[in-house]
Amino acid sequence: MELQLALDLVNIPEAIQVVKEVEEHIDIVEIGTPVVINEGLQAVKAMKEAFPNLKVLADLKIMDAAGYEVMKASEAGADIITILGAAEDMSIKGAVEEAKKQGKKILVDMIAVKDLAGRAKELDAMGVDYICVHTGYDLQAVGKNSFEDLQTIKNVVKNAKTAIAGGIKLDTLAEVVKVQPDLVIVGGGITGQDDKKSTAEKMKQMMQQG
Ligand SMILES: O=C(CO)[C@H](O)[C@H](O)COP(=O)(O)O
Repeated sequence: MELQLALDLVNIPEAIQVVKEVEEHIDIVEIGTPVVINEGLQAVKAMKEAFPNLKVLADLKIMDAAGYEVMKASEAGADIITILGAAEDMSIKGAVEEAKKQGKKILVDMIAVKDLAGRAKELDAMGVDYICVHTGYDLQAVGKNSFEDLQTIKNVVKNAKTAIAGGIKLDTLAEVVKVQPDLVIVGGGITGQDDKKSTAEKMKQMMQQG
């Protein structure tokens, strides 16, 4: 089980500083959508240059022009690129094809997908690398999470890795680990803590014991 640190509300120097603190306890560092909007793919490039041994995920949440956007993120150094599960099949297939060409991976974000099981099955058949249930900030604000959704996709996904994101904290991690996703994505649960290093360390330990 891998741990991904999501960085959403920082600039490039702040992002690099946070990763320096937790580097040894995480597997993947995510350049979040707001960071890409503010700083562009330069943020991906800077992170990969600063931490060549970490996998870098570019959270582009692609909806169209998928092959082109995967190519640009790959050129910037991203190892994993996100596309939305709600995108057209043509876009998903374009993303997978380009990622394969570039030696990169595609993570599908299932945010706002209503028929989770049905769409996860289709995406799995299209050869995506990860399928991720996700409760975004706007639904977290009204008390929602994706813990049950994780089991829903685990029941149908046969080839892709499964992932979960959205408001996961140290005190809710056990519930997530029980369902055995391949990847756990944590943003505020680490970046919002005074001691980020020890929080990441404890999370990684729980996942290893899981
Ligand atoms: O993609 C995102 C928001 O759209 C976040 O990166 C993801 O939700 C993880 O962050 P947090 O743990 O703070 O919810």
